[in-house]
Amino acid sequence: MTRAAVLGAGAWGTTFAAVMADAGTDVRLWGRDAEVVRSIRDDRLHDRAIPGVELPEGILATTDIEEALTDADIVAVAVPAQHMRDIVTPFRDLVPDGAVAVSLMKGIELGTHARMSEVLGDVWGLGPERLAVVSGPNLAREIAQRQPTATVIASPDAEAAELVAASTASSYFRPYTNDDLVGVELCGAYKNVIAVGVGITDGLGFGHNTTATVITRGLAEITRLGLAIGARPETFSGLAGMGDLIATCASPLSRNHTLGAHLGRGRTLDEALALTTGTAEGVKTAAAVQQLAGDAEVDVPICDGVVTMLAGEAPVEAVIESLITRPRKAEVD
Ligand SMILES: NC(=O)c1ccc[n+]([C@@H]2O[C@H](COP(=O)([O-])OP(=O)(O)OC[C@H]3O[C@@H](n4cnc5c(N)ncnc54)[C@H](O)[C@@H]3O)[C@@H](O)[C@H]2O)c1
Ligand SMILES: O=P(O)(O)OC[C@H](O)CO
Repeated sequence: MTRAAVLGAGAWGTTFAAVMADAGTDVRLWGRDAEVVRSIRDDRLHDRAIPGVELPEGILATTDIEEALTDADIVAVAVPAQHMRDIVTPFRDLVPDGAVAVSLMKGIELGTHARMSEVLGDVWGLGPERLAVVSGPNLAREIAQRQPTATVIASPDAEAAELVAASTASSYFRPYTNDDLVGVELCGAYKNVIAVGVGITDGLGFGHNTTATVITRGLAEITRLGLAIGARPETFSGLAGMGDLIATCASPLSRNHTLGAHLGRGRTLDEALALTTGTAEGVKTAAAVQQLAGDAEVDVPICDGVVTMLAGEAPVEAVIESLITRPRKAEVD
């Protein structure tokens, strides 16, 4: 039986542990908060992150990192992207030889503009054959309720991707494998930036034409940057690309969309953060994507606009008007 450790007992780490338990995987979930861990273990509930959802039997929740990691074949990580390096660095010597490290996160590190799998590889000294990511239209609360969902398991190593796929597949969760780690990971991080943008236009009261415009032109700039850093074109129209943009930009469950909507209704960033439960990765990732695009010399106007609006450097209406009135060009360039 495959044994997995999931590090991070927030909405997604807990839900992913439930997915693995339902798939018949022996899963240990590590969290830092003793009361949350007790509630998952004894009551099969995590009411703060996924209220009202009864978790499956078979998740061994613990605050003891050694207990979580011992003999793990898979180590999946779901903590806030900007803190991940500091959180997981001390665990390096406890990660079993041969285990596959899986990033469940959707963010780009500020400063280094590294993808999360790159950070894991760096801090734990792992080669690409031991790295994978999970990304797709995966709103935690819907999956925790066992609503049918597909996802992408990306790794340059087919065996690693298949190991993770087999340890998650169930009657409601369908993983597809993909060898485009760069593209899948960029899509997951960047869609959060676009979802903040769509949230802002929703908050301003604009309708579906505006939403569709931001999503579609957002996908165009995700694709442009992805191709410049070595991603495969097909990835962007798949589950991790268009699929996750649709889910995140359309759903009130999305923290990034929710935060953007508060900004569009005139709240400051601090107010919007306080009103949004859980981690809205797009806030920091917007600046990290902008850095990455700058290095790659790729034009990312929506991301630039989101960075400006998050910083409160111009009124949101003015930023949107400046995007719409940019010099005209061909749709495909
Ligand atoms: N929630 C979703 O629907 C979803 C789906 C797919 C991917 N993701 C991604 O998964 C990642 C985690 O998101 P989430 O929804 O679980 O966020 P969350 O805010 O619900 O949980 C984050 C968890 O990290 C823990 N944490 C923070 N600092 C820590 C520390 N120093 N040590 C130990 N634990 C610490 C928190 O206690 C919390 O349990 C993000 O990158 C997010 O984009 C989320
Ligand atoms: O709540 P969000 O905005 O972090 O989105 C959650 C998932 O990434 C959707 O796939």
